[in-house]
Amino acid sequence: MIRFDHVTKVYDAPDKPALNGVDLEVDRGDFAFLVGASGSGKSTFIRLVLREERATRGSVHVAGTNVDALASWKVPRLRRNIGVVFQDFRLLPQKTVFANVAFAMQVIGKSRAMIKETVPQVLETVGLREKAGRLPHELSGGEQQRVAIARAVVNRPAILLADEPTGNLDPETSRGIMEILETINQNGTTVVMATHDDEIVNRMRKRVIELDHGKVIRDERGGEYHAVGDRLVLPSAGQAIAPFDSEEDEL
Ligand SMILES: Nc1ncnc2c1ncn2[C@@H]1O[C@H](COP(=O)(O)OP(=O)(O)OP(=O)(O)O)[C@@H](O)[C@H]1O
Repeated sequence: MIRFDHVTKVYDAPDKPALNGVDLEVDRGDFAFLVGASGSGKSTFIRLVLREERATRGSVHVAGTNVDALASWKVPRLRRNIGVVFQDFRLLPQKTVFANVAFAMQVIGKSRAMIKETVPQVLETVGLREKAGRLPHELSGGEQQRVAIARAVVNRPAILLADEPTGNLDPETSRGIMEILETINQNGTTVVMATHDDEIVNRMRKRVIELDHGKVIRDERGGEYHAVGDRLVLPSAGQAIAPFDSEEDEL
């Protein structure tokens, strides 16, 4: 479903590629965690799958298509097959829960009848059917993330990419999000989730792909992840959270 052949991605420092000779295959129906320290290349992997960036060397295949060679006008079609969820939810603040999810169907030209039928179903899947009329600011963080997941899967993509989806959520809320992602996976969607959250990785026991300075240093089924003490977590909001045992670390 996703294949990286010797993929290297250089942004602007040729001596420090964001990804460095990555060979990787994620099969249809897989659930894979992408783990590693901040800056190890997780988001770059996701951006290459989405063709937000292009590989400097090597090739990225998604659902049998070489995305690096894809004409620009075909990129939207590629992205229709890929749902994406981010740490910061990215909902449209003036639109209701229903409208946020419906929007993803409107932009690809689905009929009003289809939208009316499908949106309540997908909101049911994420446990938010009763809150369809709320605005994002009237929801908790976990509920907002569930709306984002509903929006990401409403068009039944083959792949769901999640970049730190639990990064802004407490452990219990995160567990609820993981249950939803697991259900989506069990229904046939390939899920790739970038995360720093070792508690989640260790509880789920899925495939674990660990990146270090752009290289795959581990790829294990039913794997674990142990964040090392000096790892710094950099949320998208920009502030750094030092691990408890390394208060003296600096950014
Ligand atoms: N647009 C960019 N321009 C230049 N360098 C970049 C860009 N995006 C990422 N990088 C660099 O590429 C490397 C990998 O970054 P990436 O965002 O993929 O890591 P990450 O594992 O997702 O990190 P985090 O967990 O902090 O999100 C880092 O050294 C980063 O500074």
